[in-house]
Amino acid sequence: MNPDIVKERQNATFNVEKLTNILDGSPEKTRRRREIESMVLNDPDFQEQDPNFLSRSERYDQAVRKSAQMILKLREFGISDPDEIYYYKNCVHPDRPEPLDLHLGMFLPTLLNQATPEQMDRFFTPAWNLQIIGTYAQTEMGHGWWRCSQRASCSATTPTVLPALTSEDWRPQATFDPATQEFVLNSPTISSIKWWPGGLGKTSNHAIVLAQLHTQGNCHGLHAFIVPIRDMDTHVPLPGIVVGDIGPKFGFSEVDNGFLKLENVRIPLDNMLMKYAKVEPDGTYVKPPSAKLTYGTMVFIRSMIVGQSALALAKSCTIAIRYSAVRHQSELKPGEPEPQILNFQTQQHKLFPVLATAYAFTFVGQYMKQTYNRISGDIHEGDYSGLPELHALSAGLKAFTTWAANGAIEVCRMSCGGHGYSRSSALPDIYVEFTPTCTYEGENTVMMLQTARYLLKSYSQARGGQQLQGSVSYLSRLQPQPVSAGVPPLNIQDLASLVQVYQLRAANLVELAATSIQQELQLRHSQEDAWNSSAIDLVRASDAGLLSVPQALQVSAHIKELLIQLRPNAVALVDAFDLNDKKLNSVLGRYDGNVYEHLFEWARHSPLNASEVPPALTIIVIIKHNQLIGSFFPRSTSLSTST
Ligand SMILES: CCCCCCCC/C=C\CCCCCCCCCCCCCCCC(=O)SCCNC(=O)CCNC(=O)[C@H](O)C(C)(C)COP(=O)(O)OP(=O)(O)OC[C@H]1O[C@@H](n2cnc3c(N)ncnc32)[C@H](O)[C@@H]1OP(=O)(O)O
Ligand SMILES: Cc1cc2nc3c(=O)[nH]c(=O)nc-3n(C[C@H](O)[C@H](O)[C@H](O)COP(=O)(O)OP(=O)(O)OC[C@H]3O[C@@H](n4cnc5c(N)ncnc54)[C@H](O)[C@@H]3O)c2cc1C
Repeated sequence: MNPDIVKERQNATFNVEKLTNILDGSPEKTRRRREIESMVLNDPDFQEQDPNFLSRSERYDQAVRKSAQMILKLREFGISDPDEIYYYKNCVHPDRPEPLDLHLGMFLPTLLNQATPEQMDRFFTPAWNLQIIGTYAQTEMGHGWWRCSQRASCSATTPTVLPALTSEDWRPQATFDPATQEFVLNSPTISSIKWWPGGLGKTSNHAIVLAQLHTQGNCHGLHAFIVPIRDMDTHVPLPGIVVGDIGPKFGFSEVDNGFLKLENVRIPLDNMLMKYAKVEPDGTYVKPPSAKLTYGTMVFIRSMIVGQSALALAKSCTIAIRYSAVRHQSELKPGEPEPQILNFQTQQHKLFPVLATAYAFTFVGQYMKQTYNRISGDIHEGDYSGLPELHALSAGLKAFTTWAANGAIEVCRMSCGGHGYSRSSALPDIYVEFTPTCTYEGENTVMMLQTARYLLKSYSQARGGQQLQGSVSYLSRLQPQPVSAGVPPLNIQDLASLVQVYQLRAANLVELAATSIQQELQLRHSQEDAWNSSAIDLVRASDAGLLSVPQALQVSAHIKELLIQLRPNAVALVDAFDLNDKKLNSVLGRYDGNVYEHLFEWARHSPLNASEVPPALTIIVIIKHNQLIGSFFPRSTSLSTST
């Protein structure tokens, strides 16, 4: 054990295990988490080659092998609780998305939420047993955006005359044919090819495809269809299905994100997910109680991503803080030993706010999950009243937490200096695997605008005298104040006072956006144009002049004081996240702090070190020995004179 890190733990002033129990929810939950962890981490079937040293195809193959093992083991150990599956999965594929993610995270939940009992038997049971492997195909090459409700522009016919149609018509279509009781699915244009779905490229044999429903000459907007895409025995693509992998990406190397072009693909009537919307055998369309229910799985994953932001931060700051405790640089005072870099105030100022955010997001993630479970329970019982708040909360928190975490991971990486750039630190991987959360499940700006839409509606209800409940109740309580009204009193030591100032700031920002829309409306005469011209106000949380200069100075002094208070407990606070070394997989973030010897050992595994003279270099050796030169260049231009 590195002596610096031992000293850090000796100096801690609280019981780490107790804090771990609080983070997990209870001592029993900690025990069970560790039990699952050791099932995976000590299982030889899950041993792997370091993916850093593998090609993309090898990474995919290794991930598929481990995922298949995972399914067998989950069955063997009888693990069926979604939380436990999720945890098990995260130990099998630490930090890395994998080919079955969409099957587990979106295909199965969409069936649970939108399939009829008959469809549950036909699809969910075989999918649970992994006979059916599914994905969720919403995004197209030309559009990530869909409308959840029917629009006048949605054409009933296959587009032939361009000017009469809008972009809505150039989307995948599912047209009901009553003669055969089938839907006919088509991708009418290149841009309507499904693009991005995880596991689509090679792994899945079914896809939930989102397409425009056409029946009896009418278009009814976006609906979900279960489309078999590969033969269940041979895994060969079925007729009319053009499918494949979209190629290498920034990260997601283990995942076969794919494309799907539908060419007159016929599926039976009862392959449309019909728990809510229905099509009768004669083609009659039965409306769902809410068109927004089609988007339920996205709300589920958005809620889950909030917790993923916390985990990414916990990992990143564990690595950076442990490393900063064992790394020494630059004498502070001449002649004295070099200090741990964690003693530099600037290093603390980079890392301690990340640590605090990791804790805050952990609790926000738990709150988001509870809220999702409560409101989706109500929806299951037929009460849809909580849906707008759930949508606004999950969209806004997904965007806010992923943006914050995305920046903070980079702060952690850079705070490790050069070694943070090495893949051995794990920080580059954490970043590339996490950063698409800002984009997928709804691009963050678009999600913020959805939340803003809800806030503006709530604001106008509050101004109309309604007493609002839940997360927007502050809009009823607080009167937004113009900047000229002065600075509100603030006690920065008092959390309640801080919350009140945040609420006032939020109310002011909503008011600002509402005013901007009203002003733009006078100029532009269209609600949509006024909305777009106010979009920056809607999204950006500006400073709003809420703190006076003396208050801002007070905050700054208080932050410095807090850095000093936190310093002795920094390592213990990251230890409390209880991230097992094998799961963290970072040379810099090792629990024992023995960084340098392991950094050296890791480098020796680099494939470039497999031979002392890599084959490509033999050409240089030959050139050096002047053997080739003569055949390509006249003697007078020879490059080498040394031999
Ligand atoms: C569920 C139970 C779970 C049990 C599971 C059991 C089995 C599993 C076992 C274990 C689980 C193990 C887990 C494994 C974990 C795996 C990890 C998973 C990793 C996942 C990797 C993810 C990869 C990414 C996948 C994707 O990206 S899928 C594609 C996502 N695409 C999007 O998000 C597109 C974003 N676009 C939109 O959402 C919409 O286009 C839009 C932007 C909202 C615009 O839509 P529209 O034009 O219709 O909107 P408006 O006109 O603006 O609005 C109309 C009104 O509707 C409201 N609205 C919009 N959306 C919603 C919604 N979702 N809900 C409610 N209301 C909504 C909107 O506010 C408007 O309201 P109004 O009142 O103002 O009219
Ligand atoms: C790693 C990864 C995995 C994915 N997996 C899946 C999957 O399994 N299944 C699936 O269906 N999809 C998947 N996707 C696709 C993903 O859901 C979309 O990329 C995402 O919804 C964003 O849509 P887009 O790419 O069309 O972005 P765009 O909407 O084109 O966004 C581009 C820019 O335009 C801006 N913009 C767009 N609309 C507006 C607006 N109304 N107002 C203001 N600004 C706007 C955005 O803010 C952004 O800056 C995946 C994507 C990635 C990166």
